[in-house]
Amino acid sequence: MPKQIRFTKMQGAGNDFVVLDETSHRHGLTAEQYRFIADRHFGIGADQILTVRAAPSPEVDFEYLIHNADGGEVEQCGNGARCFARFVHDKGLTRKDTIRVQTMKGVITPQLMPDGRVTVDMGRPRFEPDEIPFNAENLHALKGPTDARRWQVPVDYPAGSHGSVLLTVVSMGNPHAVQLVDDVGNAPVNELGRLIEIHERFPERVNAGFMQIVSRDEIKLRVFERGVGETLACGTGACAAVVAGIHLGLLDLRVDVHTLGGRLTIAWSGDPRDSVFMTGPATTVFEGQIEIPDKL
Ligand SMILES: N[C@H](CCC[C@H](N)C(=O)O)C(=O)O
Repeated sequence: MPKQIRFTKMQGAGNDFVVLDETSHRHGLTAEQYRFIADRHFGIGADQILTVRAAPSPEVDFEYLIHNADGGEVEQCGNGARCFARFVHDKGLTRKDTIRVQTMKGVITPQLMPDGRVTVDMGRPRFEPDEIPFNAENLHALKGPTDARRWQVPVDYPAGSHGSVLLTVVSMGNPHAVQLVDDVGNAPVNELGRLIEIHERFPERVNAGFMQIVSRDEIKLRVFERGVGETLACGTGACAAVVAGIHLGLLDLRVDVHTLGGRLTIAWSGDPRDSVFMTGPATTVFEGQIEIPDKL
């Protein structure tokens, strides 16, 4: 039986989402049906689908699930967290401005700010290979000025050539591999990003970030997202890039991140025990209803 589903289309710095309200009724969607919704020709079109559910425990206000455009469920989404907060507030599902929400990999806390932007406590970053996950066996790690490590990862290019990339691997709940580039405009985001995303050293695949340092408090960033491809912005990618830059001694503790879709601001103390804070926009674009076929 096809499902008639109401949805809200949103975007945060150009990273776009379909938001589904399952606080009172669950749609029971399959990975194929999430893929259909995200499809920019046969469905609505989105980088991710965000599903809002009632709190699973008294410690939080809501739960929210994240599915990439390829239909796979993932642990974390930074731009999505801001849009989630805007959605539950504007729909009257909460009167709180600071909202605790359970995601697959922990609790995050978005806060609606008076200027219309949203600040999210994204939790602490993790660097150990098994926390990414990343198979670092027999790899050479270059030590940075702190205990920062960059890993020289061999890559085989489609044209048959071989090379290696110097990656800082960081988990924000979801996996990120960040590399420094001189000019994001010329970075091989699609060719190399695709190779890194599915690299055998990342058993859960990975988001591939390309960071250009503009100054100690400003970077440009492009991200080839796991399960999507290049997006106009990646919130957890911005967190991972700034954390990598601070960890390597290249950035100050509050950084403006210029993405293709807009500006995000990331702050971190530099202490791995401390949370990363991300601030950015969250915009509702339109509301709608769609019929989801049951056979796809
Ligand atoms: N593609 C990511 C999930 C969405 C992250 C991104 N949209 C963000 O704003 O953090 C992953 O597979 O881990």
